[in-house]
Order: sequence, then structure tokens, then C-alpha cells
Amino acid sequence: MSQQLSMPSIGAENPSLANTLRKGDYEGSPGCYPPRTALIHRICKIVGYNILKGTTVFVNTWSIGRDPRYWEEPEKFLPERFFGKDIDVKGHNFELLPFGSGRRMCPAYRLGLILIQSTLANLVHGFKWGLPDNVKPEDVDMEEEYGLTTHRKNPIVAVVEPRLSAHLYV
Ligand code: HEM
Repeated sequence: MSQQLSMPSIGAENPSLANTLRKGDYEGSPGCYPPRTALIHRICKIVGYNILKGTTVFVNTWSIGRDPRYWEEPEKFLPERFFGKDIDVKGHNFELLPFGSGRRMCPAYRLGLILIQSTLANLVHGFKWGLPDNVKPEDVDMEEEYGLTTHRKNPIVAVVEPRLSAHLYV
């Protein structure tokens, strides 16, 4: 890296990443939609259902990140939706839970944020990225495959060119 990266907290200060973690894609990058499980410690009621102690509940963060009750134009990549908003990924804002919440929340969320930002910064700094000549951005296949985590159904094809001198890649 030719310059030092500062790692601000996410949310208002890092709206692009917050948006990526909300919806799981970054304008065509591989999607990642971590589910969150919660172990129920006592009998409780969730939306009218009695849940027994010891039940594992899957929290559908994929749906929460696309719920129009909480997100305006949820399918759009709009980093500016976080401008001036006091919203973070530390588990207090239940509409944005990429790292979970509470006692089993991801203990490495800071490392996760640093890894995403430094990896992305290195890829953008080191390479020019494009699509094959015959593919327009709107034609990129964004179909998803469901499972414990949701990922792309088909791999994305990108055309990559080095931006720097060859000796910087060894
Ligand atoms: C962007 C990257 C990451 C995301 C989105 C992520 C997301 C999550 C989520 C959603 C959970 C479940 C939280 C819950 O149940 O409430 C979790 C748990 C966990 N994560 Fe991460 N994580 C990331 C990176 C990492 C890294 C880099 C490490 C380790 C170096 C890590 C270690 C763990 C561990 C050990 C748990 C289990 C915590 C427990 O059950 O008490 N995660 N993560």
C-alpha cells in the first residue's frame, strides 16, 4: 500500500461499507449474507409463538436488511442513506446486524471491518477492474443461491489489469 489507511467506525463515517453489510453486495461484488442464530435461554414469545428454552432460532438478517419498513428503496446501493444517521454495526441497531448482537455477537467485528476495507483498498489500488466487452453492468448476473449463508449462484467474470509497476506485485 502506498498510503496509510485510517479505519473509521462504520455507519455515518463509512456509509459504503455499512450499505454493503446491510444488503450484502457491493454493486456486483460477491454477496455474503451471514445468518444469525440465537439460543433461547428461557421460554419466551416471539410474534405470538411460544418458543421453548433451548431452541435455536435463526434471525433472518437477509430480510431485515431489505425490509422496506426500515430501509427506503432497500434494493438500491445508496451509501448516502447513512449520512447524518447515528447507526452502527455493534448490535444496538436491530435493523443492521451483520455481526449479530448480544453476548454471542461476533467478537472479531473490528478485525472483520479492517479486513474488508484493507482487502478492498488493495484490490482497487492495485488493479483496474472491468467487465468483459460484451457485458453491461445491468446485465451482470446477480442471482443468488440460498443456504446457511447466501452466495452468488454463478461466479462473476471480471477483467483485471494491473495499475502499478510489475515489481510491486511480488
Ligand atoms: C466481515 C467479517 C465478519 C462477519 C460479517 C462476521 C459475522 C459474524 C456473525 C453474524 C456471528 C454470529 C453472531 C451472533 O450469533 O449474534 C459471528 C460470530 C463469530 N465470529 Fe464473526 N464475522 C466476521 C469476521 C470474523 C473474524 C475475522 C473472526 C475471527 C478472526 C470471527 C470470529 C467469530 C467467532 C469466534 C464467532 C462466534 C462467537 C460466539 O459464538 O460467541 N468473525 N460472526
